[in-house]
Amino acid sequence: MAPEESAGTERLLRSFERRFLAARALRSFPWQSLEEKLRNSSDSELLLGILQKTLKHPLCVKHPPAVKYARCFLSELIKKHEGVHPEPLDELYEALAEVLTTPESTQGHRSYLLPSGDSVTLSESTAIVSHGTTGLVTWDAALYLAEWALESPAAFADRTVLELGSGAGLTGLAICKTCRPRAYIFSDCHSRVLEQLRGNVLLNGLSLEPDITANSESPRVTVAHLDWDVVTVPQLSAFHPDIVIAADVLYCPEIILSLVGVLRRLSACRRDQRAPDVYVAFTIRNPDTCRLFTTELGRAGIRWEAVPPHGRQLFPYEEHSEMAILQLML
Ligand SMILES: C[S@@+](CC[C@H](N)C(=O)[O-])C[C@H]1O[C@@H](n2cnc3c(N)ncnc32)[C@H](O)[C@@H]1O
Repeated sequence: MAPEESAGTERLLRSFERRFLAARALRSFPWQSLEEKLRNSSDSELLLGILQKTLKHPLCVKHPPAVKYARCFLSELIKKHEGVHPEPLDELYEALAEVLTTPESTQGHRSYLLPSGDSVTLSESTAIVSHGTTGLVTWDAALYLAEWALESPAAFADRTVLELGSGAGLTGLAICKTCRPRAYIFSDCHSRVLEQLRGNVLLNGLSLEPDITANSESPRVTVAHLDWDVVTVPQLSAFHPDIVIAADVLYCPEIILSLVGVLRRLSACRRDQRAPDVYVAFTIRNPDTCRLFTTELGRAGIRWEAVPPHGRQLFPYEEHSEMAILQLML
């Protein structure tokens, strides 16, 4: 195979791997490039390679995605193969048979590969809204914020991080695994979200405080019940946060008012005269919602500036969705 062609195949395999492990929508996969490559080859090496990078990937074998997702993916792969080659490929049908005998569940895993070679795996709900909360799945702004954090480890190294509205926990787990914080406090207000969050912390090999067997190299990790509407200044101060982060917490006017309320109280949590640094990441779905946030920040006397977009997309989120991070000066 010519070097250029081989690099193209490598890129295609990587793209399938990253998207499948993160259980991204099937329409986002590079199916057209796959079809072109299948048309130009007579053997099954490429499809077997894709099988190895997806369903037979060690991360997927250990922590599989939702059964329905795996079934739809395999059906699509079989369709693409049979659109070009008349002979069925046994390995694809064997994999499908295995998936068809697995019972369905309302939870599935998503895994993300980190540049360090490590990975983050989350157990998540299969529905984007369930039990009355949006916090049981990972939102794209969490991935965007994690990417920025991985490029800015000094902002977290040896510091205490408080995350508001942690949801499934992706951002914090990526930070704990790569940026060496001293302590990391995941927080949320919803009991199901907190239960899933604790499970995801343990799934990733981190210990929850208090655990006397905890590895002293790892950050001290806590999962806290923290409701922005009721938490007080003394309760916030007790976390001793050096840095506060949040992703995708600006999706409706009520939540914006609650968030600005907690930020206002956080500005009273000073250590050595210094309030914590704050970074809020969000997807720009509706410019009016973003305007409401900056207007409310102005009313609370909180200055802000946009963080410049970071260089490299590491995670497979929607490339066309517009995302931003604001740094707030409390
Ligand atoms: C859209 S989810 C984002 C989850 C995660 N940060 C992400 O980006 O994947 C919003 C999160 O904010 C939490 N939340 C909403 N209102 C809250 C409040 N008043 N106090 C604390 N958490 C809240 C929800 O429970 C949910 O987990």
